[in-house]
Amino acid sequence: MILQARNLGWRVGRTQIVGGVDLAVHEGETLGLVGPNGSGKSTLLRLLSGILKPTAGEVAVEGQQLGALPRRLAAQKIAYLEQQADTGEAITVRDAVELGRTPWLTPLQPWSHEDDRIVAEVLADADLHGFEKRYWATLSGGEKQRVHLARALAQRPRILLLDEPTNHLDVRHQLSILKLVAALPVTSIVALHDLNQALTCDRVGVMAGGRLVALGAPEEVLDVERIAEVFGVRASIVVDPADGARIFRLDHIR
Ligand SMILES: Nc1ncnc2c1ncn2[C@@H]1O[C@H](COP(=O)(O)OP(=O)(O)OP(=O)(O)O)[C@@H](O)[C@H]1O
Repeated sequence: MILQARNLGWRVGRTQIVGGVDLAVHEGETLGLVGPNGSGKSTLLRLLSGILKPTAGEVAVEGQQLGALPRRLAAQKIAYLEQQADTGEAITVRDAVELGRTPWLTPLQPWSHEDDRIVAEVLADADLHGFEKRYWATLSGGEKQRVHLARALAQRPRILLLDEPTNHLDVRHQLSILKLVAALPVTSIVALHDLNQALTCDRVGVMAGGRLVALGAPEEVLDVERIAEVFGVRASIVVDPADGARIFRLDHIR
């Protein structure tokens, strides 16, 4: 297991925000995390990233306790893309993406051609060609989102934690980014609101009330009864006759 959470929890005062999460993530898989607003997806990702210290349980990365890893080493292993990350700094797109290389640089191993190559590659992956010299503050929401993704990819992590990476993106970029993440030789956990996007993941975890209430193959976990129970909506499954793909149609429960 590349990432493992045992009885993971986080509380503020007496309020339990996330509790009792047991999760074993397989190397190379793309795990989708779905759940209603406030169900604890972001908090769980923050706990798995090490940004938030658990108040119960533990996280292990490649068998090592995350809390005991030096920050630099943790940042070489895990990249975390926050939901509404922003920066007030007057930096360019290229500066922002280059920051992703920070965990790998030392006085003995300064910036090299290899770092230039990686930055060029991730700028292309995130479809940011021609944006390198633009200032962050001048970008649209979707362009900023793609810069954040490029920065996370430049980190060349073993594990990529993405909090709603598609929420500002147009349809083409939503599709290309999810496809890119699935094709990368990296383990990814992706919080998503679109249940049809979740269907394309290797496995899906469902959060409700701070608990991981289901985990497994998308078609097993996202069944009509669970969607009604967790999201309070009626789902019907439509099959595309062209290729047999399943698509959710969602409506209010009357
Ligand atoms: N520092 C905090 N103090 C108090 N409550 C908090 C704190 N951080 C998070 N919460 C609460 O914990 C719950 C879970 O929040 P979280 O952001 O993890 O949910 P989420 O599933 O990511 O939601 P969304 O889909 O809206 O992004 C929410 O009700 C939120 O208000």
